[in-house]
Amino acid sequence: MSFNSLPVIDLNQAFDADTKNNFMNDLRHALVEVGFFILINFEQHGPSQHDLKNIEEQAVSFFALPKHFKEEVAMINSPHFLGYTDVGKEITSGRVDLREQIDLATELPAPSKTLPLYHQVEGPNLWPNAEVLPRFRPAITEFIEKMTALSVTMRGLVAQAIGLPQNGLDTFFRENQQYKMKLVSYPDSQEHSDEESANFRQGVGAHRDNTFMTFIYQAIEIEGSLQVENFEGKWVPVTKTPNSLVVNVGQLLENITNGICKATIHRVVSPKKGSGGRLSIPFFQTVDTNAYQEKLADFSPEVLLLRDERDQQLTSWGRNVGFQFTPDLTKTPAGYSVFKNRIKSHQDVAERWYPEELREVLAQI
Ligand SMILES: O=C(O)CCC(=O)C(=O)O
Ligand SMILES: [Fe+2]
Repeated sequence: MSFNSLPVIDLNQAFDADTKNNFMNDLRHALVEVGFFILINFEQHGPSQHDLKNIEEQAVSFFALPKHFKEEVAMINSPHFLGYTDVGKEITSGRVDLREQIDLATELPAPSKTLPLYHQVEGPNLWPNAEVLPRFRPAITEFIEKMTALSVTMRGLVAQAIGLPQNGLDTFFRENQQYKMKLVSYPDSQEHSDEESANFRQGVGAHRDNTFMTFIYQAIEIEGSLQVENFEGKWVPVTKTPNSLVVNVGQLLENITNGICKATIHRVVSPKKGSGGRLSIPFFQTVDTNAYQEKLADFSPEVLLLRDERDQQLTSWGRNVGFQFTPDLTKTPAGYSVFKNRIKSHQDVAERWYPEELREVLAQI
């Protein structure tokens, strides 16, 4: 039997000696058997509810701007795949996504051109005009700082939950690496009939994230829109939980843990006609673009057994997902597959900055 709802993980429990054991068991179950969970009581270790309201306000103001202000920061102007993407420009699972978004990140200078090309997945942001949105950059900067802190706390807990020392996953991260985030607006699907909907309303198509973990703040939540595929191929809607973040395992964590943690497939179905649209703010916990894995960590036989028993139960999981470049850190550094997936998703940007690499990617998918 696969899961039919997402587990709720209460972060407070990790810091109380009476509940810590329970917390670790619940987190291990979520990482291995589901690949997704709903995180509550995170505020002392990350953004407060006030910070989240603040970021939501900035997101609403950004999307409400006249088109030309958004086009000034269009991703096509960034060799680092940062900036604004209009509805219909991104491709997932072979089809166009019905969402509008801006990709943002920890502010870093452009990497040297002498480095291997995949280093260009990091670089400076394109900031919207500060005279028009004066509080945007400070709010984003603060949000990234607080989410980074939360994600660092979580990586120590994840390590312990799967039987490693607290610092057991730290070598995959570096001090000044670039964490990523997005503001994403999913317009109401007014122009489509309900009959078309099952096939047509792709907010974002089925995919696995190319991250360590992803933390999603559903600022304007539409029930049933965010869906997770269980291991029998059934779509499970994420249920509303006040003051929560939805957290999922990405392919880098799956790879680093030799498949123990599961990078679960998910998608967003466009919000129903008349629902007013959905606003989501995912934070992507990336790893060091240079991270290699010479040798896998020594996992205990008990944890490896959990993985193997789970894998025996996978039946039609993965049927709905199109081609993605999967990381293999024993062969190529982490940034390599991230770069290729960015090219695949944002082909207009790649055409401008990396035309040769785009041809290679298109030949592989
Ligand atoms: O919009 C969301 O809540 C999730 C989006 C997502 O899965 C992604 O951008 O990777
Ligand atoms: Fe995702």
